[in-house]
Amino acid sequence: AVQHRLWPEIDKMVKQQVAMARMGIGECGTGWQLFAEDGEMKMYRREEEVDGMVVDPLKAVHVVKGITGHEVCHYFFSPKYRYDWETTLEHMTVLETISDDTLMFLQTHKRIWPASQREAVFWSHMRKLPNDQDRDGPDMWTVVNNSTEDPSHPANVGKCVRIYLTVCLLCQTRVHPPKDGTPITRDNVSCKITYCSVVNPGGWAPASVLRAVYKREYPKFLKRFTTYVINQTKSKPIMF
Ligand SMILES: CCCc1ccc(-c2ccc(S(=O)(=O)CCO)cc2)cc1[C@H]1C[C@H]1c1ccccn1
Repeated sequence: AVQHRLWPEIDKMVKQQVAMARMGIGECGTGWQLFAEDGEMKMYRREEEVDGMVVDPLKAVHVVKGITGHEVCHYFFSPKYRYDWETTLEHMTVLETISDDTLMFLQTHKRIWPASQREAVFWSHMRKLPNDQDRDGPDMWTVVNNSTEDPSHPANVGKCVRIYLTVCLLCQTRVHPPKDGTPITRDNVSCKITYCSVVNPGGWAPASVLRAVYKREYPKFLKRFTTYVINQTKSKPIMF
């Protein structure tokens, strides 16, 4: 099949983002602050500014029982579920179906007073990764979202300020087979989730407002999303 024009960028970005997501917080360089904790979920951020704008990188690690990495990535990637769990979303359009595991999105997010409303244009790619550490261990799954230009949707033409985001959701399934050799149930699976994101707000917004919004929104977002996946999958066969 003919390669899509974005494929080289997507492949490079996915490999780069997964390598970074797999590094522990300690290896990721200094300056990570733990700013939210809720049970197994730990959320870290680094305070960084570009041209006076807050672009604080975020890294969250979470372990969720009863779901697999494939299921987490499936519900994160598929547009048909997004309005169910993404509370800050105002509108979402699939601009292009690049392949069955790669889409291009236009999203507008609810306005955060006093900043102006934001929108994002990004490609989203879902991929199963070989578990190169433990060959017979379960595979890893990832979704990477990365802002891109779309000639038919130029930035900052309408009322929305265009943000620039790079997001990596990396999931590692863990299976604890029952001792008595009975079939594996959801009680025997869990998923280690690493969520990394860098959002450049695109236009000026007060640092104090942005940091307060990130502090409030990211823990809520990850908690709500993982709870959504648990509820969507509990009565369905396990998707490995
Ligand atoms: C000024 C920037 C406002 C703002 C715009 C957008 C986003 C955002 C976009 C995409 C994704 S995602 O993980 O790719 C899931 C698909 O939607 C997460 C977050 C975050 C913020 C900031 C407000 C923060 C926030 C954090 C988490 C969830 C929602 N909002």
